[in-house]
Amino acid sequence: MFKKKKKQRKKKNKSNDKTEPSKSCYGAQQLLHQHSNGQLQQKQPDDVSSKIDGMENWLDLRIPNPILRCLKELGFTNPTPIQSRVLPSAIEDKMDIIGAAETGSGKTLAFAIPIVTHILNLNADDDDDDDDDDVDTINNNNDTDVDEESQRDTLDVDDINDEEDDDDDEVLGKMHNDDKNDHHHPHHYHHHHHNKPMYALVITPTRELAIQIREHIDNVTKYTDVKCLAIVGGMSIERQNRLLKKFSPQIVVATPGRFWELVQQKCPHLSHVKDLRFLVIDEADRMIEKNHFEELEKIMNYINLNLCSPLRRQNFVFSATLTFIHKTPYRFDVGKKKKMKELTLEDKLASLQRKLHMSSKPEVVDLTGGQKMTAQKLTELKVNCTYQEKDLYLYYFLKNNKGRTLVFANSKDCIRRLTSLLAMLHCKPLPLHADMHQKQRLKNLDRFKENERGLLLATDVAARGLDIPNVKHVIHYQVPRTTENYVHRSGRTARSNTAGISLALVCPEEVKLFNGIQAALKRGIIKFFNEIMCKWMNGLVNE
Ligand SMILES: Nc1ncnc2c1ncn2[C@@H]1O[C@H](COP(=O)(O)OP(=O)(O)OP(=O)(O)O)[C@@H](O)[C@H]1O
Repeated sequence: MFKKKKKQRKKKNKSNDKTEPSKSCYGAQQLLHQHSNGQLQQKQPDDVSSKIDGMENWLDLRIPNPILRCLKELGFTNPTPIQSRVLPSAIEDKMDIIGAAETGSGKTLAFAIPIVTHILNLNADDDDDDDDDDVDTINNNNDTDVDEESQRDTLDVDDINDEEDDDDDEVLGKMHNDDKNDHHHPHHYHHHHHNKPMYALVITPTRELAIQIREHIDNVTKYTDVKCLAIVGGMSIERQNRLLKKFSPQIVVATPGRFWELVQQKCPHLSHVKDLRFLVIDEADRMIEKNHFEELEKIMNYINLNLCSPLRRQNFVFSATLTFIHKTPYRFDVGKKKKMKELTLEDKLASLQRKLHMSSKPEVVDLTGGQKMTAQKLTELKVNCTYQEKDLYLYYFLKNNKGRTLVFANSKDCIRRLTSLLAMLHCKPLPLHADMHQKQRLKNLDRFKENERGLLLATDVAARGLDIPNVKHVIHYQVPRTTENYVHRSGRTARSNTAGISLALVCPEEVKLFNGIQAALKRGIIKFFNEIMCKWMNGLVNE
């Protein structure tokens, strides 16, 4: 009885911890626990990131060693600028973050590292609580609590003889191999096996992006027991429900529609969402646009049913175009008429905060330098041509530029037509659009990643966030409808400080739209490319 009260007091204290900046980002308990597993030599929180050779540049960011070890293996010896700016406020001060930085600049780990750090901390506290619980159990065998109930669920599910294809699960999360992995990682950080609550939710606009973020998070949790699962539409909801029950992932990365469906089905693990500690809205400017926002709003209202929820939740809101202000008809204010009024940055951020029910004053980290949101090493080109000539220019470009290429168009029909055409021309195109089966979408993306000369033809479903190494060229077969889409499409190349080319094919009907994009970006970026094309075409004619 006494122990129970102590536990309640502890929980109450924890519920307020969001408002109090944490001095120790990685609790002493955690360090002691690791030490007892022979993993860390040091016990002082101040030494948290001091003992891994070559990782000195992360030293002041107070990152736990299990994460640092992963970063070292990834070859990430320096934090990127957005990471350097976000991590101290997010880890040390537990502040809400609104982050904007160019495409491909490492925003994913800027939220993933703080979240995993805090969860390690919470787990260490929980283990402390569990030690108390063990005593409780010995003293009072009739004391059935919620944890036990969910433990029973897990056992039931474990007993199911699962004969379905495991590949789907692999895409959503690695934890179904958890037991095997434990044996293979000598440094794996062990906890007692029991259900953990869902502490973090990452919401993204597309399924592929959710899966990719899950992979990036897995990359930094390898030596911890923090589990992450992707929950996306287009794949079996029953299996996702079962995986959630079975593995109780502490981090869930989800597309809003499927997440809401599972909440409505009363998936037990997702009931934790009302006690959520960390919420990430990735590609936030897209997420609060019409269509997406309707589902996001339902999720937000549900989360906030628990009035304490906004208080103890740390929010992360990211995009390359988040702080971008321009004068075109503005799609930001959902449900209202399009208006030409130019918002200030403050207006935009205030609206965002309101929509996302962010409680505290966030730290705004804007590294987009006013206007340039695309990567520094991106070369932007355009060709003026008729609509009919686009196929010719596209084919020319593909024949003369061998690297991995991503072609964007505005409609699925256009992608279908281009796929047939380029297949006939032996260019081996891989389509990607929303009408395709999810399995095929993922397969095509994988094939594209594997082939240095791969050619992906996609709608804007692939415009945001996808981190495919070494995409040399992005071609806008049609001019995108918004400046943001231009920035995100172009951002699929020239990532992580590499060089890349973005080429726009602009027909007379699109000139106005394209000029609008150039004006909004406030740069005379686009060099003419026609001359080279003309030479080549003359060459063709003369051959
Ligand atoms: N500290 C680091 N050092 C080197 N590479 C890093 C570092 N952090 C992240 N990366 C790598 O940089 C690439 C781009 O990162 P990420 O996908 O997070 O970009 P992003 O800013 O979210 O881009 P976008 O705006 O297009 O979504 C990834 O391959 C990631 O693994």
